[in-house]
Amino acid sequence: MKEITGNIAAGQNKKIGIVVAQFNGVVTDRLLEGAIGQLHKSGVKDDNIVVVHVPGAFEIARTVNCLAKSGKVDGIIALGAVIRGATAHFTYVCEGTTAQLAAATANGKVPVMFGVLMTDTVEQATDRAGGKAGNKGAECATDVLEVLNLEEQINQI
Ligand SMILES: Nc1c(NC[C@H](O)[C@H](O)[C@H](O)CO)[nH]c(=O)[nH]c1=O
Ligand SMILES: CC(=O)[C@@H](O)COP(=O)(O)O
Repeated sequence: MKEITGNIAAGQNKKIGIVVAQFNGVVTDRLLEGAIGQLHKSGVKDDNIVVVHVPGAFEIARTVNCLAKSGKVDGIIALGAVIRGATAHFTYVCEGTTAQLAAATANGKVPVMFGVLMTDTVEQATDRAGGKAGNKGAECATDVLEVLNLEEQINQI
């Protein structure tokens, strides 16, 4: 029986794209810092990281698809912070963004990590952007390297 688990430490030569929403930038800046810092810790060279800033979460998927089709990156991290307001807009931004990114990672050329926070309060978001609940950006950094390595192993079966 062959069992495959991705090796995060094998990220030295990987090219990673990060698409980050500017909306709620106080939170998304922290997510970005976490992602970049973890990529560096995992051996990804700074020259092999490209960061694309988009207006809001709803714009992330289109840019992810554009970056994936470019062939310039091996994997992508999508970062954002959608925080509930007074109207139904939250629901539709979350639903649309989630559906589009799920399709992008399932059907696209490269794996896409879902680092878009969707919270009821600012506190919940800050807790997950370097606070007491960790940093979703850093989590996505290790996740993308793990997925890339396991897919390499699959291709060598
Ligand atoms: N309310 C939030 C938004 N709203 C903006 C949308 O994402 C989009 O940019 C706009 O509707 C134009 O298409 N975006 C977030 O990232 N976070 C929010 O809390
Ligand atoms: C997630 C949103 O779009 C939301 O922050 C917008 O706030 P509101 O629903 O009060 O317009």
